[in-house]
Amino acid sequence: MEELQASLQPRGLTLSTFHDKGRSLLAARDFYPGEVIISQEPYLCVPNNSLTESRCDGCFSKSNLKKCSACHVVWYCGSSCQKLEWKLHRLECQLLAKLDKERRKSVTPTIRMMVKLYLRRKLQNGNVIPVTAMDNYNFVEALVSHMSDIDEKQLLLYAQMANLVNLILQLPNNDIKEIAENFSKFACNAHTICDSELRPLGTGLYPVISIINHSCLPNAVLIFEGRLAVVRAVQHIPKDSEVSISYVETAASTITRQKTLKEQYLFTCTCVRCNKLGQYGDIQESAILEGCRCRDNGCSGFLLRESDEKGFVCQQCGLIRNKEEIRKIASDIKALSDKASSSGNINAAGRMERSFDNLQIDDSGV
Ligand SMILES: C[S@@+](CC[C@H](N)C(=O)[O-])C[C@H]1O[C@@H](n2cnc3c(N)ncnc32)[C@H](O)[C@@H]1O
Repeated sequence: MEELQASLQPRGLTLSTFHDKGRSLLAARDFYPGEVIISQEPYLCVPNNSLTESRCDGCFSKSNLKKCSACHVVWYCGSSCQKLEWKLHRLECQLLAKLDKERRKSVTPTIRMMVKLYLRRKLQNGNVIPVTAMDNYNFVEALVSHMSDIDEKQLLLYAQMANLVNLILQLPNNDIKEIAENFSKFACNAHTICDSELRPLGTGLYPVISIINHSCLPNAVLIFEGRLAVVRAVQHIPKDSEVSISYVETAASTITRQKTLKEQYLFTCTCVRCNKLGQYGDIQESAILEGCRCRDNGCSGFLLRESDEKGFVCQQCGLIRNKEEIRKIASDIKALSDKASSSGNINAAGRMERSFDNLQIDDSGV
């Protein structure tokens, strides 16, 4: 980690550890809105290919694709992307080519990520791919896995996936437990690589970017320029303060954000927004973001999802509506709004507005 500290210093950054969050990235100087704080190429990445959609392994483009003629799994848009990936794919290709057709179908993007992780480690150990302060397997080893917090069902799934990876890699000393733990690391550290319109293209592991902790009121944002992950300040970050990004959709209610963070990242957020849970301002904000209007007997309150998800409760009169009821109203509204958007008739639009009103509920967030 000393090597990483040394390479972060000229960028105006430093590492620290907090008892409640683990490793954290701190600003060692002031950063200003729009400024790049840190950027990193992926340690590894794969496109989110499926049976119905394929992308180039190098640039994630969907055009001019040709399948690798040896392994029949990986696609490239041209020779420059193929060359870029060749050192790693040469090894991967030999392994994938040995699989029968049925087995190849089970090589999902997540399985490929893990296979590539071990192959990259092998190539870095053999100095075929250079090891640098920002690009080395030690950072993967240092990632949090939360192995002791995940449930049995998830552990079993990771063990099954680890078995498949082991079968593909054919390495005699590979440890199923270690591979399963690495799947758990992927779950709370890997990033979805998106295009400029936030459409998901692939998944990447950026072990230095992964040091950045979450806040529901973040001072920085993670964006992608191709495969390059770039963290930019969205507000003034004074020297010595922690750099934070949001792991989840910030335009969601506190209950929804906390649920997602707990399920995927296994922690309870205690940021300034989450600390206001249940307070008047938090209820108002959640109502705007996800609430449905109650309007029962003229009530002007908002229905919000209960934390146990049994139903929706009006924050003013206490009325409970079950999920199915809300879902039905939401689908009626969607049908009406689809009809409205295809109608150019002002009278019909007026009738539709009254129908919306009769449904007495706002469908946002259902
Ligand atoms: C991508 S890692 C961030 C770096 C991590 N702190 C470390 O030591 O490697 C995500 C994990 O960090 C911790 N974490 C991130 N943000 C947190 C927060 N706001 N509060 C508590 N724990 C947090 C959780 O354990 C989470 O699963």
